Amino acid sequence: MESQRIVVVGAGAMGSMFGGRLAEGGADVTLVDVNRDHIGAIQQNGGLILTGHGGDRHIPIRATTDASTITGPIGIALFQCKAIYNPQAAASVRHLFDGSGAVAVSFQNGLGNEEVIEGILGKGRVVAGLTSQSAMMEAPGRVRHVVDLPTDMGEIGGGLSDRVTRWADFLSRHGLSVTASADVTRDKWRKLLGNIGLSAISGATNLTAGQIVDDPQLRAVALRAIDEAAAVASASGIPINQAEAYDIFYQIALPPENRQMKSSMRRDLEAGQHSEVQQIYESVVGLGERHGVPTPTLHTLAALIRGLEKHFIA
Ligand SMILES: NC(=O)C1=CN([C@@H]2O[C@H](COP(=O)(O)OP(=O)(O)OC[C@H]3O[C@@H](n4cnc5c(N)ncnc54)[C@H](OP(=O)(O)O)[C@@H]3O)[C@@H](O)[C@H]2O)C=CC1
Ligand SMILES: CC(C)(CO)C(=O)C(=O)O
Repeated sequence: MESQRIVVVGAGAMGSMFGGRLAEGGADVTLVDVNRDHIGAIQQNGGLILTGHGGDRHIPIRATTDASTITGPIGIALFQCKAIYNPQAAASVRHLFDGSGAVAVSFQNGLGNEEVIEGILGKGRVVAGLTSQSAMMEAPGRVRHVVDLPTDMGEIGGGLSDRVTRWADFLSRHGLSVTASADVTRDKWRKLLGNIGLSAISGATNLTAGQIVDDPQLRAVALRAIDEAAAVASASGIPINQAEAYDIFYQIALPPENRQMKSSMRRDLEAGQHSEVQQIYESVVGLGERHGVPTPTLHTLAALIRGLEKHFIA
């Protein structure tokens, strides 16, 4: 590993939580985020306030709104902005990749994120990731770690590479438990099924994961959406049977901390922000069309979120 310096690109809820835990674990971390209030509060407070899992604490950490002020070498960039901002975010840190061995990893939800980042940083620069952790912003400079669940990273083409094994080990030794996955595409689909079941229904109804699971009609819609997405995954060469698919959904929805959570898609809408409906739903609808798999429920959920975006975004 040439450099062990970490840059977190997009340091909102998840990026701050990841970066904060790594800084707390002794890693050299810089947060970069365009949100001036949040970064300003971290700078003013001399660090990030992390609450929730692990207890409330103050973590000294470097943070900037201007990625161009970060100089190399860096070892890894964790992409944690919302996926729709990946083009600008990747362009802002591209100078850190020119002529270096740095690697980028996206732990974002949905499909297609690595390809977009790779299109800007260059082929072979990006590894894929996923996380079942959850976090939310409480206030500028203050982030809540809601629940501690697994995080994985792996090569886009599959197999275990040295760089993935070394980074998963490094991150894990510095406070962020990450598993090196030999089949990250399959793992990403598994996480996606959890989002497919919860994100849009919570987004449209303003209900929590627990309320959705407890409501027979909403649970039925969630499971139908998951069935359709699992059929698309299988048609794309990633067989996921119904029992496995439902199991993933319940593993994400049922931990007591997550039962209380609304989806980040709901929080995006309320914040007047574009959601990740393209990465989480429309990408699967598109793949379904390509493989001749009907996805009426996914299509309907995506259309509802698009309608809500029109309502919420000025
Ligand atoms: N929150 C959660 O529990 C989970 C989230 N995820 C995934 O993690 C990712 C991040 O989600 P989350 O942390 O909730 O999102 P947040 O909106 O809390 O944080 C994203 C941050 O990125 C900033 N940003 C936007 N554009 C750029 C840019 N060009 N450069 C740098 N920063 C930028 C945003 O600023 P601004 O606010 O000004 O737009 C915001 O502060 C998403 O892909 C989500 O799907 C995965 C699992 C769980
Ligand atoms: C925690 C979970 C699974 C809820 O949908 C999520 O990934 C999100 O909110 O984006």
